[in-house]
Amino acid sequence: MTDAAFTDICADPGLLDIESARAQAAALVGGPVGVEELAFAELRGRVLAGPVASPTPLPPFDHSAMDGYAVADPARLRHVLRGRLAAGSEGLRDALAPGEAVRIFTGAPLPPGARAVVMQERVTREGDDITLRAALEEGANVRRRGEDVAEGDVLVPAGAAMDGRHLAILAAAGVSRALVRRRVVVGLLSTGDELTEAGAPLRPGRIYDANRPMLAGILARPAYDVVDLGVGPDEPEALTALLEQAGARCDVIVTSGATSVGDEDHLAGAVAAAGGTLGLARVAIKPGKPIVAGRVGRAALVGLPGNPFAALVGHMLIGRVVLERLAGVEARPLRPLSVEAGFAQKGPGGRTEFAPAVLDGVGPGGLPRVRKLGRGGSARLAPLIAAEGLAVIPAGRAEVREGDLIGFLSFEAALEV
Ligand SMILES: Nc1nc2c(c(=O)[nH]1)N[C@H]1C(S)=C(S)[C@@H](COP(=O)(O)OP(=O)(O)OC[C@H]3O[C@@H](n4cnc5c(N)ncnc54)[C@H](O)[C@@H]3O)O[C@H]1N2
Ligand code: MOO
Repeated sequence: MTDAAFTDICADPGLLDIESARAQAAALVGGPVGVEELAFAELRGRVLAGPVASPTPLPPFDHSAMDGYAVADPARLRHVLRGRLAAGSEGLRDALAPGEAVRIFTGAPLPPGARAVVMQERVTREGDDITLRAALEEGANVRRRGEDVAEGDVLVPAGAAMDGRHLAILAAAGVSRALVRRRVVVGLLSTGDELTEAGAPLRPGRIYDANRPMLAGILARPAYDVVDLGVGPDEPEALTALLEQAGARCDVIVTSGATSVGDEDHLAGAVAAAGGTLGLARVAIKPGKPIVAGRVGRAALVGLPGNPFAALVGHMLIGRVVLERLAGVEARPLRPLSVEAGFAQKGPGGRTEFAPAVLDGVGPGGLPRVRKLGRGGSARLAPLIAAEGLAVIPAGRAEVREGDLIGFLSFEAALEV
């Protein structure tokens, strides 16, 4: 699926298309949070504030890529053994002469004068006499100093959230400290008089809060410092006071509920009363349409819809842009995988539809096939449990037939950092 699929002009002129909403959400954030220097052991999951250049070439010295024999003359078949080098040894001081070989193991430094290594399976050895079955190419089975990374090369660029790959290259180059973005302080607030904390008894008409635990789980990452702001009531003054306090201590406040048009949906009014503004409201996505975003105090604000699946979709598509920009993460376009629909349905109208789904083999067109789970609905959580991601049905389609090209956003790709 191309990016163009996301910029479809939606039928409802009051709804923003997804790419415009993402751009507006990013624009609400002035820039990333400040920086701090951390020791290597603390870098996992943190976001680099600047590029890290290599203090050393990698590999740091020429060495053998195989267990075998290093030889001075690759064109020659017969050699006489002159020593032994294992990984970790300091190497030989005197250069090999033509006709000489050294027993060598993978990772051991190449002796001076050696021009190739032969694998031990390819030689016949009798005492100290080595005979190759065939001549070697110059440089065979030798890893050269700096062939992976030259001294001064950028090992990891700014904006990378460090996973095992980044830690491996930094460790290999002996980098012991790095400048990273400080943790983004994320305040999580649920709104609604019906909400009850997990563990407390449930009174009639009440439900347990699912959104705060969901978002806290998604944001339990080293780049974020999640602050639990609890449940805000459906009461304008109290909500205003909560937002004012949170706006002074958080980098971003993520709320859920109270975004829609009902008499009890007080978020927009409370944001205004707290001196804040909303710069984005109502996006052409299904579910998640009533999402809003803006600023309160020094914090950015993302107001997700109350229905849990709508809140999840709103976070994946829009909220995440705000959080990642604050975290200093390299901006990534939303790029669903191109897949074939393993189902048929009527089109989603003016809103791009997102539905819990799994990848299910390969379709007749040769692309992965996607199967929707459950019967949909923005309040349903059960289909998410078996889902691997979201089927993406672009706005404007009249219908979806089996085999049609649609999109798939994996949870793995859409929820990281
Ligand atoms: N007349 C209209 N009504 C609604 C519209 C509309 O356009 N016109 N939009 C609907 C859509 S779409 C959605 S989505 C919801 C969003 O509403 P709110 O963001 O105002 O959310 P609430 O009304 O507070 O709650 C909706 C629903 O979700 C439950 N909820 C809320 N928070 C939580 C939570 N933390 N954990 C679990 N469940 C939660 C809440 O009890 C409600 O059932 O509005 C539609 N209405
Ligand atoms: O946007 Mo609502 O999320 O359709 O249920």
